[in-house]
Amino acid sequence: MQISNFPVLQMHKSQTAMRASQKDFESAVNQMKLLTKDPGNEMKLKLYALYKQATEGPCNMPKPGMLDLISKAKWDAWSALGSLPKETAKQNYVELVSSLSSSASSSQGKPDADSKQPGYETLVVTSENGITKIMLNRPTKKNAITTQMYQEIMLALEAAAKDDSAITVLTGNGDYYCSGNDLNNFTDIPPGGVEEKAKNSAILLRDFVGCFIDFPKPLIAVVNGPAVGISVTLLGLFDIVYASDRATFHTPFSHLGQSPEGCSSYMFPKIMGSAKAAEMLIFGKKLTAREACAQGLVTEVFPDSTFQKEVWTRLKAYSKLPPNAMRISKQLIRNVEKEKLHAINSEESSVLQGRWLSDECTNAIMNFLSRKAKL
Ligand SMILES: CCCCC/C=C/C(=O)SCCNC(=O)CCNC(=O)[C@H](O)C(C)(C)COP(=O)(O)OP(=O)(O)OC[C@H]1O[C@@H](n2cnc3c(N)ncnc32)[C@H](O)[C@@H]1OP(=O)(O)O
Repeated sequence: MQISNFPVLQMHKSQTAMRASQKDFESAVNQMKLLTKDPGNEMKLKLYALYKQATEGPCNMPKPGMLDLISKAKWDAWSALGSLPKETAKQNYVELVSSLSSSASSSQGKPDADSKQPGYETLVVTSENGITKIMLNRPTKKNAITTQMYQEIMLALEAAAKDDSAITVLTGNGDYYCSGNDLNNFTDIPPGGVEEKAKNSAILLRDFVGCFIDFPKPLIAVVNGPAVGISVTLLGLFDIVYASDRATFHTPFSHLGQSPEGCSSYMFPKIMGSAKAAEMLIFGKKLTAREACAQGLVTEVFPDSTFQKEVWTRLKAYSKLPPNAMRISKQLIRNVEKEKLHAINSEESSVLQGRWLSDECTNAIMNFLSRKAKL
């Protein structure tokens, strides 16, 4: 059996304590690609059986022949669930995947001081001097975010939320901070076609942005170079944004036939006023670092030549402040709006799901991929 058929869910315990909703179940199914370690055939069969029961009900398929070992093992596992109700199967599925996920993240959850954490292919994650640094690591692709990278960032944030560090930093390797969503993500179409792709992407987006909304510790963006798309919109959910004077901030959603995400449809007008926000989010105006700072999106701008030195000196000092006090203050500032932000995130994700199926969006992506257009 392929591991990719049994992706693992990244889900909060509070969600699984409740009855699993259709959304939780879909999240589980969508995020199962997080699985990096083979959970073993027994677990894979359990997941398979619960998935089939949850989506199709009791097994009424003809029993496969004795020699078709894999199909028979799957059939046996599904049949063994008898008349288990679909809702219960869904709940059990979500809980099972959640338990897999927490054991996966606890095995990489507590970083050794001064060490690079293993298990990430698209990121470099280190924890040192009270700072967990998550560095996007696809410099030759301007740190464009692939599906795997979204999933690894969620894992890294979940681990950072639980580790001993006082603050968490997101930054990019190379000359870019991040060029946004990897447009090649749209070329990997599942058997259910483009509708299924759009639906899965909307769930992934919602869960990804949700991790930033819920992140409990001070979260700092070290914007080392140009930032595009979702890497810009998310900045409204960070507590501090430091930028090199080489950085630019660009959200070309209309050019791409898309619409804003990362809660920017709410946070940007709140931060910079609706007129400035509209110029960025509707008309795709690219801001320099100094403009972004003047509009409140960036905390402070540093000359590129001294950027790393100045920023890390500052962050090392902040990381020595009492961690609980920082955490509590952050939560006081952010928690008031958490529910609202989750609602906005869901709405933005669902609007984008529709945009991804539009001709405007399809044409823009085809243009980029066929190299006719660049930003
Ligand atoms: C599921 C969740 C969805 C969330 C929704 C998110 C939406 C967004 O983020 S919208 C923004 C999407 N991003 C873009 O439209 C940027 C597209 N990229 C560009 O326009 C340019 O690459 C550039 C301006 C960022 C950089 O231009 P340049 O300095 O000339 O460098 P290259 O174009 O040669 O780039 C080097 C290399 O990297 C690849 N690449 C860069 N960005 C992306 C990207 N976003 N998606 C896919 N690939 C990207 C580029 O194709 C080059 O690859 P090679 O040709 O193979 O070297």
